[in-house]
Amino acid sequence: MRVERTTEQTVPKEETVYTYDELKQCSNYLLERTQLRPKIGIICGSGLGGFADQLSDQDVFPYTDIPNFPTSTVEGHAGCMVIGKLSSIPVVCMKGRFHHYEGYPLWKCTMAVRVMKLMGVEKLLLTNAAGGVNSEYNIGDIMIIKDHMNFQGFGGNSPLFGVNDERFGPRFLAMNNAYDRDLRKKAKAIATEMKIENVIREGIYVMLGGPTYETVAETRMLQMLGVDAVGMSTVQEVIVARHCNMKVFALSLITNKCVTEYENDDMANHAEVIAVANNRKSEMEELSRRIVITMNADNTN
Ligand SMILES: O=P(O)(O)O[C@@H]1C[C@H](O)[C@@H](CO)O1
Ligand code: HPA
Repeated sequence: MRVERTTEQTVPKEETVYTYDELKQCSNYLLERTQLRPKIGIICGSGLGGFADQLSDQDVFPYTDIPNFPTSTVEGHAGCMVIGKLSSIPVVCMKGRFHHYEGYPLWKCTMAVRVMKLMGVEKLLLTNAAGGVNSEYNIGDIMIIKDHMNFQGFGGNSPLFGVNDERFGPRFLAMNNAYDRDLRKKAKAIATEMKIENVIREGIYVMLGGPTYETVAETRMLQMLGVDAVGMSTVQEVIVARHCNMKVFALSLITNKCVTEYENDDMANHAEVIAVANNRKSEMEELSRRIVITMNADNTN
């Protein structure tokens, strides 16, 4: 039996990674309750879940109803799986993701990626809210993620820890071209068509554990390392998606500029993150919609 962490309750010591059969139970639950067979999955970042509301012919599944599912506890992450059509294309959309800082181990944060794979998903679009580390970035910029730095991995933590199940993917995994080169190129062309190229960036994302935002010293270190944006998600989901051979594309919305001066009293806060996400909603949603159409037209794997 799986028990979620609450303030009164701790995760039992014997808790182990999900088995193939447990994840299959989740995918069967969803497939038995929808007529749609999505090949594209979407994970929405903080305040960006409104994208799911654009889907037609929706079947909505609260995480609390799906067997073995964790729950979303963060504001701006509604906590349901929405299966529907986006411009006639069947998609499955996580309206709310799981973060490590909520108390979930990385393998648990990423379980829905494997559930999507078992449903037949081949391509994954992810969005997140992130802080701008690159001093040239502005609030409201949209960064196409070119690559990431896996700080959890450096620290000896990975969603792929434990016995490897070859039905999902290989024990050892190459991570170059994790963020598909061709999709990134096409996304830039789409942004130009949309006339939003002035807010489009392409850069390096790093996920820190959170829930604290960065200190001045940490931001300066990230700048020295060549990081462009910092957040608290996405990297582990991308690792699991690549492990099961999904094609990946990801966008960071820059919701705040990370502070690099000790005299600067600007305080990062989640209300601002959600507000900026709300202001950039229409550009993020339209760009994402067009990328889904491009993903759908692409038959290579
Ligand atoms: O789920 P994402 O990565 O979009 O959420 C970011 C990181 C934290 O969860 C939160 C901080 O404001 O927003
Ligand atoms: N740091 C980490 N995560 C974030 C930030 C940030 O500045 N903004 C939104 N998510």
